[in-house]
Amino acid sequence: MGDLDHITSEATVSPVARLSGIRNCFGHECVHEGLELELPAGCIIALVGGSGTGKTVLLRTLSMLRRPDAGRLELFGEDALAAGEDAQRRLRRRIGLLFQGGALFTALTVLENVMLPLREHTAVRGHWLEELAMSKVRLAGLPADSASKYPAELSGGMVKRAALARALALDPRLLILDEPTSGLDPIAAAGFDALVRELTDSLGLTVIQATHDLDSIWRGSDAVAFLARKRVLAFAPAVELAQRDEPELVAYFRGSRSAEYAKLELGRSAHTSGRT
Ligand SMILES: Nc1ncnc2c1ncn2[C@@H]1O[C@H](COP(=O)(O)OP(=O)(O)OP(=O)(O)O)[C@@H](O)[C@H]1O
Repeated sequence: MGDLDHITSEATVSPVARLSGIRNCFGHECVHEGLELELPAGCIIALVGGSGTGKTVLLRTLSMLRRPDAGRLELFGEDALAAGEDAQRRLRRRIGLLFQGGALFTALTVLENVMLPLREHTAVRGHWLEELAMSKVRLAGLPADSASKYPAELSGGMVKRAALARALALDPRLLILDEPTSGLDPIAAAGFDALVRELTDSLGLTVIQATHDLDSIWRGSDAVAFLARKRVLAFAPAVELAQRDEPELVAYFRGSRSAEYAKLELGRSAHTSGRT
């Protein structure tokens, strides 16, 4: 897991995304109001908050699937909301998406699913198309023979990896994941977290993932963006948020199950700082 120095020093250089003054409303109900968030390059950010606090809506805003009612979205240094159609398409290509429900096409094999965005957004064709898609299947840690299988023939963990392979098809710089480990058993979930970490480090990705998974929050992320009161109430590593006094953070990080993680991780960081 990275430390905050790493995060803040990267953040001051070049955030991959910056949301400022974001408002998202449905009718008279606003989910976000004056929301601010920066995604430091090379980090895995856990997007956390109670049910209905607007994690999915925020990820949709970040991926330009939803235009906010107010505010500014900067992606890779560009004003994404003011950009023309071509520029927006170019920005979208740099974002890999894995939304809840995976949305793999069930009538297509894994390889065909991964080839789809390549066919749609690149000029690669024929045998190179297959080769390129196959490299993404391997990158997602799937065995070669899974490429010819249909989603229904795969385990839950493999379906997530197949969806990840498709999200990686266009070599994104930013990976947006909505509850990627939900429905997985703890071992498959830990394997998925480890894969995301490996890809982040080796490909220089930046990742934001909405999650309720305590392992992902505590062990699989560099920092947590905590949603409450219609905004990002706090942004820091989980171990720091667990020591803060805002009632929402206390409830979330010192609640019964999370308290176990807090005890372990606080003990671990005290041990580490005692050694240095
Ligand atoms: N298309 C929509 N029309 C109306 N309301 C919506 C729409 N999309 C989201 N909302 C509302 O916005 C709020 C936030 O929804 P969102 O799905 O982002 O929450 P979440 O934090 O991801 O929740 P969960 O953890 O349960 O997945 C909810 O009250 C939801 O009903």
